[in-house]
Amino acid sequence: MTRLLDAENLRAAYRTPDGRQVFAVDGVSVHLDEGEVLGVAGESGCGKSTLGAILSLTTRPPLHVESGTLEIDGQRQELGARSKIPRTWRGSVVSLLPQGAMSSISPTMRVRDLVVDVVRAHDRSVKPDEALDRARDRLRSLDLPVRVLDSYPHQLSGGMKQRTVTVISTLLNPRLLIADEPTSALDVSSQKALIEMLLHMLEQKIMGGVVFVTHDLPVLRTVSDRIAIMYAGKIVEVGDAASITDAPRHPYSAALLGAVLVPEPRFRSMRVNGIPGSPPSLANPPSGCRFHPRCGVAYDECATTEPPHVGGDLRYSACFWAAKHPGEPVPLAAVTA
Ligand SMILES: Nc1ncnc2c1ncn2[C@@H]1O[C@H](COP(=O)(O)OP(=O)(O)OP(=O)(O)O)[C@@H](O)[C@H]1O
Repeated sequence: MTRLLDAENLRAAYRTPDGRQVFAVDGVSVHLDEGEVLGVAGESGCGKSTLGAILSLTTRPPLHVESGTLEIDGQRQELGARSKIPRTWRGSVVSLLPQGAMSSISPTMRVRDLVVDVVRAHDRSVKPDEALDRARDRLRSLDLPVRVLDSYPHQLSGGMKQRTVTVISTLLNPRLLIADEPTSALDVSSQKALIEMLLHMLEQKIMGGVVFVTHDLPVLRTVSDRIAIMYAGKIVEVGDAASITDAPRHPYSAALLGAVLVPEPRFRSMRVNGIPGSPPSLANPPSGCRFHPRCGVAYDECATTEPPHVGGDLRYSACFWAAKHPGEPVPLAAVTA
């Protein structure tokens, strides 16, 4: 497998009007191989969209990236206040497929105007007709109707709007696509159509890899090769989709999956009605492991010490319990605290 993305130690904070810093992504590393979809899951407010903004180089105040590195195809960029990211990276190396297609297309522009704007924003030498030819070819290759180019956004269905935004976000063949809740506003058949289209685009090598952010675990299980589970600004577990959903090695992953998914064989005998307690405020997160106040198998050290990463870059659990129980999935006691 060829490595596409190594993002290391990402840290970003929202600066609040009263001068505080809320670290919504705190020491997060993300790795992706060529051709992979990495799903990012977690409860609302855990920092998923913030991570997507950092990876797609679309952060803006009050969010500030404090530190981290982004390496794509071996090209490395330091992130932070003094970083100088080449303009060509946005859109052509990394691209964002934003949340809610409705809001990302201006109602007064036709789709064709947007296509021309997006392509020429990255390369002024491309003539409008060339940009439109490129869009027509892409639409045809994905079996989408070319007439969408002449439409206004309100004339398209929600599903077609989101597929169109996806085509526009990837016209420059980005190496990495960050898809932030792309299916959340869609009905089930439009979700399926969008996911099939994304996977087809990946096969066609229109993009090199996808980071797919959503709170929707059933969708994530369908689309992802690997899944990262986020909690309170940190990734607590990463692994291939089947091992995360069938044999989680972090108590939070198990609780989240048990609460949301149709129970897997291990969980079939029980139904977890939500996770006890509520996520912490990121303005003042708990010490040690941030999940320890809600965890059913926490040790004393979990309250005081940052948990170790047990495993390698592509499959690990940040957990003292996992360190003491090599290879074991977490017990049901962990999710019934
Ligand atoms: N403008 C802001 N000022 C201060 N804190 C913020 C701001 N925007 C977001 N946050 C904080 O950052 C945290 C992460 O937000 P983010 O939107 O990345 O979470 P998320 O997991 O994507 O949630 P959701 O699924 O609801 O979109 C939130 O807990 C919130 O407290």
